[in-house]
Order: sequence, then structure tokens, then C-alpha cells
Amino acid sequence: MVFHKPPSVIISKDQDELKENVQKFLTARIQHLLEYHGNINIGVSGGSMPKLLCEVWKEMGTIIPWKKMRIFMVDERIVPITHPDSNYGQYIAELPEELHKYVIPAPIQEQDSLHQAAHNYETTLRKEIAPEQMGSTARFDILLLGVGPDGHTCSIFPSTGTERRRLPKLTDFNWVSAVSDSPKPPPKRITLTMPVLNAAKNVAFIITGKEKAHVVKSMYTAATSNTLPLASQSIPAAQVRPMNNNLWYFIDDAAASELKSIPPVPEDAIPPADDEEEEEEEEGDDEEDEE
Ligand SMILES: O=C1O[C@H](COP(=O)(O)O)[C@@H](O)[C@H](O)[C@H]1O
Repeated sequence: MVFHKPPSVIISKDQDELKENVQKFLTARIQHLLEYHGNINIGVSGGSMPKLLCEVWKEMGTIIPWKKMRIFMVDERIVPITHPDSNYGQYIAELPEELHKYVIPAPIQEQDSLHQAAHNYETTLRKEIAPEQMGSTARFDILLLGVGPDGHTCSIFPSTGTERRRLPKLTDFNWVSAVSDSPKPPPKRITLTMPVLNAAKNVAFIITGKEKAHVVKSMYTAATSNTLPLASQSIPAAQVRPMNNNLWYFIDDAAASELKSIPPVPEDAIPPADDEEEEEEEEGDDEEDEE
């Protein structure tokens, strides 16, 4: 008996179908979120995601209420934004200039220490997202996460024998931490922390390629069990299980190739998130605000 709703696994036969499914998901979620006050805060990943996501956004056109959107990086490499490794730089290169003001960069200065870079980004997030905090954790409306073949997500990497050099807690909340020795270049990065990922209202992974099929299997095994299976403990992506269970996997056939059996996905292919639960949470938040 699993005590929480399993993730909605939407398998696409190719990149075009994957983009179509991601577009349906974003359209449904954004239309739902528009009923609530404030900006729609979306965390996005780097790597292979910027190109795919910007193509989806171009296809969505005016469905996206850009004036109410704030796009944040879920992680960033400590390089100039003009460097090809900059996640923010990739989005800016893909999007028309008039949309750049809705994409919020991590304020990285080359002379800053990792400590300072993480603290500065946390300060930015606390200014932009503070009203949506659930308790002491930033609460993104949507997180769009990628996964590496080693199971990393954002820049949260599996801890190998030599524990990744973690910076001490930077603030009471620690929404952002830093990595000084990423196994995937470049080595220096800042990243949202796991509590922030699991506090989000909607979390969708977008994963393609056979080299990630074993990670998808571990993620699904973890997401459909009440404890974190041992094999998944070293796979950060398998630890992403949002508290409200609004979790989607948008994967292609190759990334799904190690999934044995998957419950049928509802007819509309993008089952709406458990809005009642979210509304209750929203009301809960409002009650908290009134205290
Ligand atoms: O380095 C990173 O890797 C992950 C996965 O990238 P992908 O190209 O394999 O999809 C990405 O989600 C993260 O934002 C990035 O910094």
C-alpha cells in the first residue's frame, strides 16, 4: 500500500510528441495558476532543457502571460553569462529580447566566492518569491527539472566516496547551496536545495535518452514506495517527491525503456494536478498569512 499518489508518467515516441505533451502540461498548469494572486514563479533547468523549452514557449505564443511570469534557474554554473556553459545565458540566447526581463539571473560576479554567489541568489529568491513561502521554504509554482545519467538533478550530485564539499548553511533557510567540485564541468555551481524542490506546487521532469533509463527506473521505484529504496539513496533525482505529490515525468521511449509496468495515464494525457489539495494548501497559506 503506497501512501501517496504515484507520478504521472507521460511517455512520448519522439521529441515532437514530448514537446506537445510538455506544452499541454504547461498550458493546463498556467491556466490554473492564473486564478491565484501574484506572479507565476517557474524554475527551469539548463543542459538540454533551454532549447526544448524555448521551442515549446514559442509554440505556446500568447497563451503564456509573460507579464505575470518569473523564470528562475534551478541551478547555475559559476561562469560569465556569455559563456556557453551559462544556463541563464542559454535561455537569453534562445528567447527574443522583449522576454529577457521575465528571466531572472542568479547575480553571479566572477570575483564572488561560491559562498557569496549562493547567498546572493538566495537573497534574490527571497525578494522575488517571499510571499509564496511555505513555512521557511521558497515555493515555486512549477519546477521543470532535468536529470543527468548519474542521477543528478539541478546541481545536486550523488555523493561519492569523497563527500562533495558543501558550504556551511548560508541562512536560516538555505534555499541555495553550492558545489565546488561538480563531476560534470564546470566544477563550480550553485543550486536549489532538495527541500525547495519538494516544496514546489508542481514538479515535472523532462528526460530523454537511453543513458538515463536506469535513473528513470530508480526514480519511479522510489516515487512509488513509502521509503526511499537503498539503490535510490545515491540518486538525487529519486529524492524529488513533492509534498503535495504533484509530480510528472515527461520522458521519451528510450528513457522509459527500463520501466517494467506503468499504470495507464488518464485519457487527457496530462491529468490535472490534485487542485483540491492545492486549493486547500493555498487556503492554508492564506490562514497562515492572516495569523
Ligand atoms: O549540468 C546540468 O545537468 C542537468 C542535466 O542536463 P541534461 O543536459 O542531461 O538534460 C541539468 O538539468 C542542470 O540544470 C545542469 O546544470
